[in-house]
Amino acid sequence: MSGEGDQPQAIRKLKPGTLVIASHNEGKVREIRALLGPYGIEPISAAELDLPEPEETGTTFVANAELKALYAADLSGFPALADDSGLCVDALNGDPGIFSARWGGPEKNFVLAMESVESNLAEQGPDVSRAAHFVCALALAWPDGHVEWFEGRVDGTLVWPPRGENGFGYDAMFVRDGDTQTFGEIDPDAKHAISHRADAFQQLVAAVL
Ligand SMILES: O=P(O)(O)OP(=O)(O)OP(=O)(O)OC[C@H]1O[C@@H](n2cnc3c(O)ncnc32)[C@H](O)[C@@H]1O
Ligand SMILES: [Mg+2]
Repeated sequence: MSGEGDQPQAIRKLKPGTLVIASHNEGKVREIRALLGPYGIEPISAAELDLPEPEETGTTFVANAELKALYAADLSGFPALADDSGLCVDALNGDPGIFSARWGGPEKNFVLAMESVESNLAEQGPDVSRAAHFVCALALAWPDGHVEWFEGRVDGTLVWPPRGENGFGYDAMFVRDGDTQTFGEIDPDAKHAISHRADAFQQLVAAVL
C-alpha cells in the first residue's frame, strides 16, 4: 500500500467510508453515481482525485476491472469500484470488446469509433449480422487487496446512422433487443434500469450492500 506521505492532498481530506470510482470516463462515472444514489453512497472519482490511469493490460473485462480497482484502492487507501466495459459485435468476432475505449483513439472520438464499427460491418456485405452486446465488469477492491467482481450484459442490434444525444460511447448505435430507441435516445433513468451496467450493479448490490 502507498504511504500517506505519497498521497495527493485531496485523498487526505476524504471522509472514512468514502468509495472511490476507479474511472476517468465522465459518462460512466455519471451512471455509476446515479446507480449508487439510492443507497446513500456518494463516491468520488479517480479523475476528481487526480489519480493516474493504469495501463489496461488485461485480456478480459474482469481482469481490467480488477487491475483498475486494485490500483485506485492501493493509491487512495479507500475501497475502489472499477468498471471495465465495452461493445462486442458478433460479426466482428467480439470486437471492439476490451478495446472499445481504444477504438476512440487518443482523442476519445466515439463518432469515429462508431464509423469504424459500421465500416467494418459494411465490408461484410448487406446481409451481415448486426447483433451485438454490451458487457460491464465491475470490480470492488479493498486496500488490503481483497476483490469481488460481477459481470453484466445486454443484447441488442446495431443501427446506422447513430441516433440520440444521451449516454456516451457507442450508445447512439445500440438498440436493446425488444426496444426501438437507441441507448442514446432513451431517458438516462431508463438506461440505468436495463443496461449491462445495471445488470452488473444488481449483482453487486445483492452481494455487498
Ligand atoms: O477505464 P476507465 O477510466 O473507466 O474509462 P474508459 O472509457 O477507458 O473505459 P473502459 O476502459 O471500460 O472502456 C469502455 C469503453 O466502452 C464503451 N462503453 C462502455 N459502456 C458503455 C455504455 O454504457 N454505453 C456506450 N458505450 C459504452 C465506451 O466507449 C468506453 O470508453
Ligand atoms: Mg479504460
